[in-house]
Amino acid sequence: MMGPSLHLSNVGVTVKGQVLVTPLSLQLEGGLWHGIAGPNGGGKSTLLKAIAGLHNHVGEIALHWPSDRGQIGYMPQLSPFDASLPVTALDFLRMHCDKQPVWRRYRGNPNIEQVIERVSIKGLLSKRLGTLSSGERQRILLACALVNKPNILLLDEPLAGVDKAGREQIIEILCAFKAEGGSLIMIEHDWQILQAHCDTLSWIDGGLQHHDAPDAIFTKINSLHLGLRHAS
Ligand SMILES: Nc1ncnc2c1ncn2[C@@H]1O[C@H](COP(=O)(O)OP(=O)(O)OP(=O)(O)O)[C@@H](O)[C@H]1O
Repeated sequence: MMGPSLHLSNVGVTVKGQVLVTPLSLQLEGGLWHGIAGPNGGGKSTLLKAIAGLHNHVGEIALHWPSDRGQIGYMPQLSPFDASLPVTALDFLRMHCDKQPVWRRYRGNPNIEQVIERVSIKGLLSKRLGTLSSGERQRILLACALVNKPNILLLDEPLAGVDKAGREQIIEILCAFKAEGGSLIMIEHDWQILQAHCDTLSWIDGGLQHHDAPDAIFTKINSLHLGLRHAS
């Protein structure tokens, strides 16, 4: 499995006349772990959704696959599920594999068994989605992103709401995904995680402000903040 590279040219998002992401161009190499960071409301999730094909955009988004076209795994930002929804974690996972409604016709899928093992979610499968804790929800969302054996993962704050042990487990899974050749694009706020694991970092604030190694951007942002503090 080799992950694709991603080329964005003049990609921007405008909703009802409001510019959420000003057009930006970016080349992200395959098989690497690319971080996206920036202030709240800066347009990171909007950009990731555009890359995932879930948001209208201008410009061109191109995935260059090393061989045959592979799969894309998308993990959305953590949000609550309706507790009254009669859907278990297992139903939800199955929905990601089967185009048919799961209650009409479910064909066994060996990928499901593998991902349940990989993300350690066996004990959660019969629980209703709305009753899961935030850390448990994240593991189900990660399982859904992984279940179709993607070559590229698009992750919107995969560690949000997860405790220390859970974070370590998720990071381990993502490291293994990269070691197998997969490409990762991950929104994350934690500098320690970005600096320890990401090969590149894109700083998004209404558009692309910086793109470099995480350490270089950390230094730039810090000196900018110190400069602002001295100036005030
Ligand atoms: N569909 C939409 N229609 C109108 N405005 C939107 C829409 N989606 C997002 N926005 C607005 O666009 C801005 C960017 O939102 P986005 O969620 O992309 O930011 P973000 O950088 O991911 O923020 P955070 O770090 O808080 O998750 C916000 O001001 C948000 O309210």
